[in-house]
Amino acid sequence: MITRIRMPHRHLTPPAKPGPPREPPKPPAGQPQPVGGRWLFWWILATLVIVLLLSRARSGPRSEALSYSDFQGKVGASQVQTVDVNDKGAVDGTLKDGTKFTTQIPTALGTGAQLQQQLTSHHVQIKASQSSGGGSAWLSVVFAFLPFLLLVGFFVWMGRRAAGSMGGGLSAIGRSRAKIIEAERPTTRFDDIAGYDGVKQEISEVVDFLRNPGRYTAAGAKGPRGVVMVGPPGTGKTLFARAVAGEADVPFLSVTGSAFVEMFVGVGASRVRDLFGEARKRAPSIVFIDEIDALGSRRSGGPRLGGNDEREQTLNQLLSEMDGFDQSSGIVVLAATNRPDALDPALLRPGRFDRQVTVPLPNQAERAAILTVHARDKILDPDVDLDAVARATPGFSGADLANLVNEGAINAVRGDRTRIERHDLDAARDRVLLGRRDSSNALLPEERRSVAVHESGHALVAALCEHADPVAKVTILPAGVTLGVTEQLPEAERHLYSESYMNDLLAVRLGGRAAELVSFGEGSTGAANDLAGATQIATRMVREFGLSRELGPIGYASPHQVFLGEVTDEPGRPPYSEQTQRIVDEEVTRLLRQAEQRAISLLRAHRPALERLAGQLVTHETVDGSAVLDVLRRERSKADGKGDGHTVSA
Ligand SMILES: Nc1ncnc2c1ncn2[C@@H]1O[C@H](COP(=O)(O)OP(=O)(O)OP(=O)(O)O)[C@@H](O)[C@H]1O
Ligand SMILES: [Zn+2]
Repeated sequence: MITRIRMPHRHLTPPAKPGPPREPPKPPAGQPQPVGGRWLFWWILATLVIVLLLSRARSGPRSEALSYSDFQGKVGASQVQTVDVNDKGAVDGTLKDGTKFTTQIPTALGTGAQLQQQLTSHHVQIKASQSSGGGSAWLSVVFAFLPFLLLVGFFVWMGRRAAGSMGGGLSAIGRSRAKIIEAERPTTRFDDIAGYDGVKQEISEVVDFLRNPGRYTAAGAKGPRGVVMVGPPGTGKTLFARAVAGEADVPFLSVTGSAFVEMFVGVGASRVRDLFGEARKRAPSIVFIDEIDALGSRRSGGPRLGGNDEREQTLNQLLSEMDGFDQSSGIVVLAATNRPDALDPALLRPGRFDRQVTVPLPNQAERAAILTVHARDKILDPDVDLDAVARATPGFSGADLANLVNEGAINAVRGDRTRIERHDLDAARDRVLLGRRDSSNALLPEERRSVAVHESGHALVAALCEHADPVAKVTILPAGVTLGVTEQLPEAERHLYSESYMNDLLAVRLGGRAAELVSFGEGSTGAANDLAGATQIATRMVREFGLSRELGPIGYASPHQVFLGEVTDEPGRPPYSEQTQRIVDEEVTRLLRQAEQRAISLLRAHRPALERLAGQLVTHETVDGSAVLDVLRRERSKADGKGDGHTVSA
């Protein structure tokens, strides 16, 4: 493989392509419209207006606060027009020049009678009123509660938003309790799932239990409560859950783990409660929680939005719901994850998700079966060989295979056909495998030549190494970050690799760079990925597999726990001395140098074949494995003067 990298001096400022005008995402039809944004806006606006009006009403026009002595002075000077005195002695008044004023009569001094006399003698109009009467009391209550109202409004809004993010038929929960959740009754059956007989058998116990929970209670047996299905994405875990519900003919309530994890403490827990409330109403039933790791991950998971409190509360609620099942109720919780290592151990305790079912990537026979299932309703050309497709798709998940058949059908439609032909599936496979071809990133002519030489190097070394997997295809069509790919396919699926296989693997990996060295006298940045891969293989050979003379039969667990393709860093010191580390480093270097040397000498010895194959790639862009063998055969027949044409080992 050869990959592109971006050096800082190129594409300093990538031209910003104006994307297609984005339409605002439309809410899916049938689902209640998330009215969040506008709702909040009006709420805030209305509140602000009310606050403004109230504060004006309260303070009224500007008025001057006078001391009692000043007030008396003004009365004495006949400047006061009216006073409004309440029973607590608070005075609102008007001066003759129209100015409003307030003051407080010191009632404690018993000034009432004297003041009244003074006022009447100066012809001041007197009014009396009740203190903090109706209107203003109401106002203060409103004022006291305003912040609270605002908050309530905000929470209601968040709640609506959150409810909107919940999946499927459950979107009703949390939005309005009056709205009844539509529990699904899937029609999926085990027959719709190809292969995986082992998984079907393991999980059929759940079906059995759901069909007849009473039988278990009668025998005093505890039925299954929780089953967690573990496997890479797209392997049909959701499909299995639906099939269990379909086979047992019970309602299916499904939700995604991440829908429980919200910003506010308590929201998730109440959703769990609602979910199980619904499940109990419909029991026997199945609750399916996809991506359970989102809510059930180890509590040491580090802080995240909203803190860990929320997730912990949600998780605890889930645990207590599961603990609280009445055995006869007949609710089974199925969960799916592709990161079982991340699950909180509390989830896996007896009585909870105490059963784990592994749903691996399909093997070759299963791939063929899955392809057949998805080709059921399509017309295939007689020369389509699904077994061959299955052989050419190692590492494909069920979802990938379903996608492949569909892409094939789309290709047929493009060709104005209803019948899917072999090349439709080939093209579909390349698309699924390599992503969409990227024609806008066309290579410069000299780059094409480099890529062609590089890939020819991989291909020839692979063809020349006895233990390497045969070459299926070589291409210099760029796709994503890869500029070219040499693809090898094992004759049969391997489960065990010999030392010679590993060494050949290294030579093939380094063959691309070796070809650059042989052909141009220098390497390039394109080999970075190859080098990293080769180094990783060599390191594992030395550290884990005991495949080095110097270190001997010692195996250390991988410092990276590679699980289902996900690499998690495990901090800490390596479990061996610096001395050992030095030997590991030396041995890794030795293996790599040795492999590179082998690749270089192979390619030097077959220089004409290298140039010819590279030339073919430049013209045809893609050649298949037989073309590689042809090139070698022709080279040999030229050298010998006769072609034996069958074996091409060096
Ligand atoms: N064994 C199978 N037989 C037939 N179809 C399959 C099989 N496995 C997967 N598929 C197809 O792949 C699709 C996706 O599978 P599904 O969504 O169940 O995978 P998943 O494991 O739940 O994925 P994720 O982990 O991404 O949620 C299915 O709808 C089905 O079309
Ligand atoms: Zn390469």
